[in-house]
Amino acid sequence: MNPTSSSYQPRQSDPLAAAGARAATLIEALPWMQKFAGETIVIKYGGNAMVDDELRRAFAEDVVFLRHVGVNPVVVHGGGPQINTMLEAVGVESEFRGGYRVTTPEAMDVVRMVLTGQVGRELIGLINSHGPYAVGLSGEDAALLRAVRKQVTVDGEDVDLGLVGEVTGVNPDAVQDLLAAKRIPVISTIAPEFDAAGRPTGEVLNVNADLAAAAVASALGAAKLVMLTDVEGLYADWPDRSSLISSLAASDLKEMLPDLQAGMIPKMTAALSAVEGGVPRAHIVDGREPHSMLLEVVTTEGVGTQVVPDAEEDR
Ligand SMILES: Nc1ncnc2c1ncn2[C@@H]1O[C@H](COP(=O)(O)OP(=O)(O)O)[C@@H](O)[C@H]1O
Ligand SMILES: CC(=O)N[C@@H](CCC(=O)OP(=O)(O)O)C(=O)O
Repeated sequence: MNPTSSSYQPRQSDPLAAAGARAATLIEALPWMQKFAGETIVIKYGGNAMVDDELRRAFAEDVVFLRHVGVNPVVVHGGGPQINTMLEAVGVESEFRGGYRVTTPEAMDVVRMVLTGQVGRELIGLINSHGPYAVGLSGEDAALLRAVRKQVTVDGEDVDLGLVGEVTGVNPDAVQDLLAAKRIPVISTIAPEFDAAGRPTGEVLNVNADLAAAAVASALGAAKLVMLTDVEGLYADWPDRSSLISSLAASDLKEMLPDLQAGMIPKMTAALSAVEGGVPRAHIVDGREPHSMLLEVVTTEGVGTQVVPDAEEDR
């Protein structure tokens, strides 16, 4: 199926034109609702896109809307700025290298507490103000995530990130159980560590939420990964605002990756790995715009930047 925009055009002279235009907005969504009914969509909600109450409420409405039109939304959330605030409050220093937080054992305690105990709980509360939908999961629950220590090289130098993980496995059983029960899983990205022999070490690791969302989306066979952030999408020539990319193929993104900076490194690596992992579309959308996520899923034009498999650059 290839949904196109609705052919319904209200006559402007008609006294009912205004009502017709409103109906056209709804009807535009119809083919997209049909396309995604019964499909899983993984939504990565970044900490920078949670900055005010109105945005958080709009996000919760969008997620519940999708659930009510038959989509299976799965929320994977970050919380970088919220972790920063708590680290400052308790006087623990942390820095980012190559887009990842260098995570000491003290910082790890804060990361786990803030993501699972604070940010996740707030999102669950907002979603559940509409009904009994959201259930929180950490990557630790039901062995959802497995990780090994992440290795990174920044400017040619190996950097020790401490307790930072790279997801090596996803057991989506618990998520699927929740989806079968029509619940909305809300996942925080803490992952148990496994050693080279595949045994749990007993430690938990801090995993970048974009990369965790991509791994979850691939494991679930999601139809889309949508990542909400604090920028309109990917800029070819950051920060030149005229260089926003609306669509790019996986191989073009691969070429761009070495030149990306800071938070865009894990985000675009995640988009690429989702598409390479079988997810047909990965999107970066501006979470500062209320309802940007819903507009991306149920309108024809879409918003932000999409990454598609090679030789498939039309939506
Ligand atoms: N090429 C680029 N295009 C868009 N944003 C970029 C680019 N390079 C760096 N950035 C920065 O990356 C930020 C998004 O990453 P990050 O702050 O980690 O997001 P989040 O917290 O939502 O995961 C943007 O706010 C922008 O400052
Ligand atoms: C290893 C690493 O950097 N982990 C991230 C996890 C949270 C996250 O990814 O949050 P955003 O999506 O809001 O950026 C961190 O500690 O900030």
